Amino acid sequence: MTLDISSVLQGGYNHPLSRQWQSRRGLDKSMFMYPIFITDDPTTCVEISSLPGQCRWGVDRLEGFIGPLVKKGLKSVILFGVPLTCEKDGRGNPADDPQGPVILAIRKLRELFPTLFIATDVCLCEYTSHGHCGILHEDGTINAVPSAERIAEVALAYAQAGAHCVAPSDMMDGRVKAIKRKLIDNGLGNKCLLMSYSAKFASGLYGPFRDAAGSAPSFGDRKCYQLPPSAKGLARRAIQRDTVEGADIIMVKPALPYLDVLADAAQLAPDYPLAAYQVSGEYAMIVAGARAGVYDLRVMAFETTESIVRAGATLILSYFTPQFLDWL
Ligand SMILES: NCc1[nH]cc(CCC(=O)O)c1CC(=O)O
Ligand SMILES: [Zn+2]
Ligand SMILES: [Zn+2]
Repeated sequence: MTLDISSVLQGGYNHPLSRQWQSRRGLDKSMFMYPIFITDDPTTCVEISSLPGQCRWGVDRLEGFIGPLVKKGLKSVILFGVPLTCEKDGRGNPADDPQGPVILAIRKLRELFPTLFIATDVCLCEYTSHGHCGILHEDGTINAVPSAERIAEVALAYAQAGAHCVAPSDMMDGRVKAIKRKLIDNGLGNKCLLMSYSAKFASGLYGPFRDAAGSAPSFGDRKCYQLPPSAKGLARRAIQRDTVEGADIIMVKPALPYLDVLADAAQLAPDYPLAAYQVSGEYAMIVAGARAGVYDLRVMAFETTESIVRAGATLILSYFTPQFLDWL
C-alpha cells in the first residue's frame, strides 16, 4: 500500500529543528520556578523522605544551596515556610513574624542574589493550630472576610520584606482583591506581582507536600475551599474572577491531571501569563516509577513538562527545576 499525501505527518518533524518549529514553544530555563521549603532552624538541611531529593532548608544554608543553581541559570524560586518550633494559633500569626523563616529568607536571598526573582506562597495552613488555610468560625467552617483580610496582611508583609511576587494558595473567596488593594494602598501595587492559585483543586497529589510542610488539617479536609476535581465550570469561573480581582498571573494546580483546565485558562485569559504547578505527588510519582524501572526519569520529566507547556503554561512550578538547569 502507499500512504496518501494527507496521511504523512512525520516529514514535518524528523529533524531537531523542525520539531522545535512544530512545538508551541520550546522549554527554556526561564520557565521554571523552583519551590523551596524554608525551616526555622537556620543551620539545617533535612531531606524530605516523601519528596526524594528535596530538603527543608535553614536560612544560613541558602547561599550554598542556591548559589550553584543561580550559576546554572536559575531565574526564580517560590518560598514555603515550614516552622517547626513556633506557637501556632487560630489566625496563623507566625506567618508574618518578622523573625519567621520566610521573611528572613526573602531578605537574605534579595541580598545574596540580586537578579533572582523571589515569589512567596501565601497561606495560613502552615501556621494555624487547626491546619486549615483560613480563619474558622466556632463550628469549624471558613470565615471568609477575616480570612481574606489576614491573607492580605501576610502578603503585604512578604512584599514589604522584598518579595517580587506573592502567590496566595489558600483559596479563600475575595483574597485576590484584598491583596491587590492592600499592595496598592501601601505603595507596592506597581512593585509586587500577584500570582493567584486560581484553579486549585482538592487533590490527593498534595500528600508529600503536607508531610514536608506539616500543614495537613487537624480535622476535616479542604473540600469546601479547594475545587472539586470534576468541576470544570467552577474552575473557569475562578479563573475569570481572579482576572477581574487583580491577579497578574493565573495558576492551575495540580498540572498533569488538569491540562484541560490549563487549556481553558489559556483561552479565558489569553493576555495573562499562565502558571502550572507540577505538585509534590506528581513529582513523587514520576520519581517512584523511574526507581521501579517503569520508565526513564528524564524522559518522563521532559514529556510531562512539555505537555504542560503545550496545554498553555508559560511558567512551571517544578521540583525538577535543578535537573532542568542541567538538561536544557
Ligand atoms: N496551601 C498549602 C499548599 N500550598 C501548596 C500546596 C501543594 C504543593 C505541592 O503539593 O507540591 C499546598 C497543599 C495543600 O493545599 O494542602
Ligand atoms: Zn494552605
Ligand atoms: Zn500554600
